[in-house]
Amino acid sequence: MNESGRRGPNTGGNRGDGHNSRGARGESHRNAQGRERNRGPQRGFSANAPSQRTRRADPARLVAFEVLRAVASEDAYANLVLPARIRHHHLDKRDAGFATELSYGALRGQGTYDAVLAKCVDRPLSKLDPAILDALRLGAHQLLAMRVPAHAALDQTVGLARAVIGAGPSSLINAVLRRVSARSLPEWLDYLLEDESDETRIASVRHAHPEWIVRALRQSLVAHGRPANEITELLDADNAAPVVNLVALPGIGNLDEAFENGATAGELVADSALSSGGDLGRMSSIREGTTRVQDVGSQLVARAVVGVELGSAPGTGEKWLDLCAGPGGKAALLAALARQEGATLLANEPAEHRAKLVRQALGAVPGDTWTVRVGDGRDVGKEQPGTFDRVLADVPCSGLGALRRRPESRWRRTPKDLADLGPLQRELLNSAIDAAKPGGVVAYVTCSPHPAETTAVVDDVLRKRTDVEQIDAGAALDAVSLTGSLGAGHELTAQLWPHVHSTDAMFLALLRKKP
Ligand SMILES: C[S@@+](CC[C@H](N)C(=O)[O-])C[C@H]1O[C@@H](n2cnc3c(N)ncnc32)[C@H](O)[C@@H]1O
Repeated sequence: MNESGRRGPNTGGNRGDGHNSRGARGESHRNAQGRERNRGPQRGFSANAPSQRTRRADPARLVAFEVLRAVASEDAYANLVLPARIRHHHLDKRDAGFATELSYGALRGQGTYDAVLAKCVDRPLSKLDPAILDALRLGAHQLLAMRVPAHAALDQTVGLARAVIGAGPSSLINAVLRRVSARSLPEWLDYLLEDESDETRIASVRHAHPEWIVRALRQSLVAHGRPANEITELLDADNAAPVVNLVALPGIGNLDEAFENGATAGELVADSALSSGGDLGRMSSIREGTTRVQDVGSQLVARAVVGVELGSAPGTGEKWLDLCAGPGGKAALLAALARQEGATLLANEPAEHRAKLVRQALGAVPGDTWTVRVGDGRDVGKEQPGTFDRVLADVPCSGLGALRRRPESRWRRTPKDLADLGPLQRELLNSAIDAAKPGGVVAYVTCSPHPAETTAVVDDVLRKRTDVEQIDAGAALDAVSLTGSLGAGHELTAQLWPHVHSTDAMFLALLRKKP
């Protein structure tokens, strides 16, 4: 019998009897979305003591745990570790979906879950073994945000802890997660915030973002002409799993295979599609690189640089430069467009391992169209002044506009990152302008909306130079979009938003070098 006096769903079943999430015949208990089927009352628990319950780790939960451990102890990126762990443990599609939802959700929601856990643990969370804390976060996400029955979340998390951390902590984990399960997430939030009046703190706990990022994003909305009260929608958009966007390289690939596999046509930009999910590697067009995964915001800004009218005579063989090219997403699209336009592309990247990724990304485009330079972008302006018709400076930035894609990054970033990157961003923009031909166009791009890395950089550089003028980036984006009215422009710059455009929050400024 469980705590509520009903027969616990695990008695006599596979849960809690030492087996993992697969049944006796090895069948998964997850549905097609990778969610665990509800096999009993939501708040029922196993009657067994922790020591008598599941001893083996469910492979999907083990993968999620390994991802959280690698992120916390090795500074790893979840989006790189997760696929490797899924392959290592041979997870099927359903278990892979469950492991993805569990690891990404626990990482994104960490701030909220830690606030809940702090009320359920009798010591500061910083005093817990980090592995125990990660197991608790996984348990909290299952209990509060996934449709996993409470008994399964509890048994399986305790089983995971027994298998990978040791028998000792299982009682603690069991007791803490029982306390967590006493309230739903809305009830926890009401309880945690009942005496709180500070709006930033409330948004931080409710939407699982550090307070400084809530403030930074609110400031960013206002700086780009949007109302501050959109912050809630923006934070929510950061917490939603983004749809995977595809691009067929113009003149090289097509989307036929993607559509055959359930993708739907993109509505904002040509040659794009929204993937239906699943293993994209099964498509030959993806394996060959003629169709690529790329955020629609990135597609739009790359096309906007190409769309600017320069008045060059047709067939004059324009020279294009991608100053910060790694890992090569925009370079691949630019190179395909360059080939169509009779132009050539120099893709620059200082990090050798990232330059290799650029070469791979460019692999589907004939090699007479592009060259990769491995070096500091700050030197290109000095070494090749006045050379390029179109220059993209997609500079290193805080990534505050792509938080939805990198579940751990919001907890890793600090305000210092903004300050540290500022000088490099200014030097790269100056180098880009130096490298541009008179009459040429320079695009300054970030995947951050923060004014310190967007408008402040452009304004500072423009203030000190007399050889460039700003042109209307919002109009340039509209001109290459399928809708013709993205509404991204504000005072000559343009800012895309996850909650408005379903893209990363890409910033674009366009500068024309005076003839
Ligand atoms: C935002 S990413 C570029 C993304 C790329 N354009 C794409 O679409 O895939 C910034 C890149 O700038 C590179 N970078 C860092 N320092 C640089 C420098 N001094 N000069 C040029 N690139 C630099 C980083 O290694 C990183 O690959």
